Amino acid sequence: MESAPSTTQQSGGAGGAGWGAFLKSIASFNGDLSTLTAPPFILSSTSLTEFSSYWCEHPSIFAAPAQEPDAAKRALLVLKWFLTTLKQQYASRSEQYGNEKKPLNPFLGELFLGRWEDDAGTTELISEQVSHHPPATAYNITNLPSGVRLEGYNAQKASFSKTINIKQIGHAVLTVSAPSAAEPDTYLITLPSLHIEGLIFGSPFIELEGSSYITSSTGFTAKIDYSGKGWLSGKKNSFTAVLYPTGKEKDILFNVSGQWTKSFEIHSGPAKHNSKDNLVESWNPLPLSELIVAPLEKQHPLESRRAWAKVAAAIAKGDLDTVSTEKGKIENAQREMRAKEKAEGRTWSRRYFTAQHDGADWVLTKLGAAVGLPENGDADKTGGLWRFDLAKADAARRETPPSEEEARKLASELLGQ
Ligand SMILES: CC(C)CCC[C@@H](C)[C@H]1CC[C@H]2[C@@H]3CC=C4C[C@@H](O)CC[C@]4(C)[C@H]3CC[C@]12C
Repeated sequence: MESAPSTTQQSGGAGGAGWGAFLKSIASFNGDLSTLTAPPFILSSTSLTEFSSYWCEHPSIFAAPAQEPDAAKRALLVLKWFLTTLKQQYASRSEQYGNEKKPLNPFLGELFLGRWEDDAGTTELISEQVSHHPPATAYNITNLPSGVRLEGYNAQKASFSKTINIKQIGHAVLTVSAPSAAEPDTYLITLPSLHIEGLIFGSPFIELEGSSYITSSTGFTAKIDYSGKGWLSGKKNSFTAVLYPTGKEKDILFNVSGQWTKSFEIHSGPAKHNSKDNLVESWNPLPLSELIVAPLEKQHPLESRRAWAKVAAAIAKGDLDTVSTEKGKIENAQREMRAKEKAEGRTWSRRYFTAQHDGADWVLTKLGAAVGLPENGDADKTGGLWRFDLAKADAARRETPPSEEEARKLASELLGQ
């Protein structure tokens, strides 16, 4: 007989049995997060390809740097935008559901497409699973009126020591064309490490740790230091950030401090001078702009929500048998597809992104060293150094959407549906 730990807090209400077993499986796991079998309340029906949208839930803040004539202030606006994305990226699931969840593990070629329509005009999102072993997601986000564009890719490397620790592999590149600047600015952005807290209480949530950087072609670098409860400030989700001319870390132009889930303050100069007088801005979270996603029947068969619809419905019902059969169909069809490709000597062609050859990426060659990124973009750990391919995107845009008949064929061949 199972004796469910009655003290375990259950945020999804799916019963207490299984959490202890889950903790045991974590303690001995091999680093591949997708192999963890989690209890129902921890299962999310959202795939990791959707997470790319967290980069832009305030399109007007994303686009703002394009309006700023001064290069140092532009770098500050980029830092501000980056900081405002953290709450969505790392705390939105636990705020919404009461605990972090285990997202769906995307299949190769999975797409998540959408756009925002608001004060900032139209902003387009393209997200694609560009690698399955190791799992890596690439994205491109463009604000059409300003031309501000973010592209990047990421993978995770997990390890277990006291809890689940995750190092993010990959980076993002932001391009900003300011009217006053001779050429567009390029910002190279690294991603913070994180770990899971609250595991033993059955209510996992994310804390960020270590440092991440943003360095620019205009000669500025921002360093962000993350800390949690029990560290310097004592509060969870804390950070301090400084912006300085690249290479002159002591020459602080601006400093930012606060909590990435709540509010933060930007001051000019180093933190020791902080007062009302050098306060530049106080940030408090703003309402989000809602991403518009096509209705399921209008989506391409490889679009995330359409492809996972049956799995998502089964998760919502708590019907784990159906979850596993429906997941299994996708996994088997994908395995067969890979075997077929191998036999025919071809590889899956990514719809929007192309892997670059070693040393071929000028952003990493020029800016990588300042933030500790290798010239190959860690391609060995992300299945390639992925860059948005405009020609492919144009071709995808011109393509006529598959007919009902073709869509059914694709779903059957690629997803086993
Ligand atoms: C909830 C626990 C018990 C299970 C572990 C789930 C793991 C797979 C989840 C929990 C939190 C998740 C991370 C949350 C936020 C981001 C930021 C996004 O830009 C890239 C993916 C990334 C980095 C996620 C990767 C997968 C992740 C690490």
